[in-house]
Amino acid sequence: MPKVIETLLPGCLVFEAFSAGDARGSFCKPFSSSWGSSFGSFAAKEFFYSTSARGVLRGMHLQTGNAAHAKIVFCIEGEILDVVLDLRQNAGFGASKACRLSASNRLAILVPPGLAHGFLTLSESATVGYLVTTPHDPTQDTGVRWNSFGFAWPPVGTVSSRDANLPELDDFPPQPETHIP
Ligand SMILES: Cc1cn([C@H]2C[C@H](O)[C@@H](COP(=O)(O)OP(=O)(O)O[C@H]3O[C@H](C)C(=O)[C@H](O)[C@H]3O)O2)c(=O)[nH]c1=O
Repeated sequence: MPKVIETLLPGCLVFEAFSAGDARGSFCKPFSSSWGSSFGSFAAKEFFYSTSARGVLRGMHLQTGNAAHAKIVFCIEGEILDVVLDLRQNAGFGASKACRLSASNRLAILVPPGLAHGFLTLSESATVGYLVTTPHDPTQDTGVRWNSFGFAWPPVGTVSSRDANLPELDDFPPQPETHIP
C-alpha cells in the first residue's frame, strides 16, 4: 500500500509510488490494483505519456459526462508543477492546489473525476505518464483556461492554441460528483 503524503482536494491524493534501487539503477511502480480501498476501484483503461520542454504548460483538462475519468499522473523524467482545479458542483468549486512531481521524488497524484488537471514543466524536459479509467473521448475532452482561475503560475512558456482558447472558469459548468469509474 503506498504512503499517502497529502490530500490536495477531496479525493485528490498525492502518494509515494513504490520504488526500489540497486547497482543497476531504479525501479518504480506508480499503481497496482492490489492497493485496494485507498484508491477506490481504479481500473485503468488507458495509459499514455507526453514529453515537454521547460516552460511548456499543458492543461487544464478533464473529460466530462459518461467519459469522466480518474487519473493517476506521475513524472517519469524531469520535474513538473502539477495543478488540480476542482470543478465539482460543491463548496469547493474553483479551488486549485499544486504539488511538484518529479522522477526523483517519485510522487504520483490520484485525480478524481470532476477535477481539471494540468502542469508546468520545470526541468529542461519532462515526461509525464497517465493512467486513466475511461478511454479518450474527444467529444468530452475539455477544460478550463490555465490563467482564468487565479492560480499563481511560475513563468509560463509554450501553451497550445487549444489550451489558450479553453473556456474561463466562470464560463465552465459545475460537474456532478461521480465515483471513480
Ligand atoms: C489525451 C489524449 C489525446 N489524444 C490526442 C489528441 C491530440 O491529437 C494529441 C495531443 O492531445 P493533447 O494536446 O490533449 O495532449 P495533452 O495536452 O498532453 O493532454 C493531456 O494533458 C493534460 C495535462 C491532462 O491531464 C490530460 O490527461 C491530457 O489531456 O493526442 C489522444 O488520442 N488520446 C488521448 O487520450
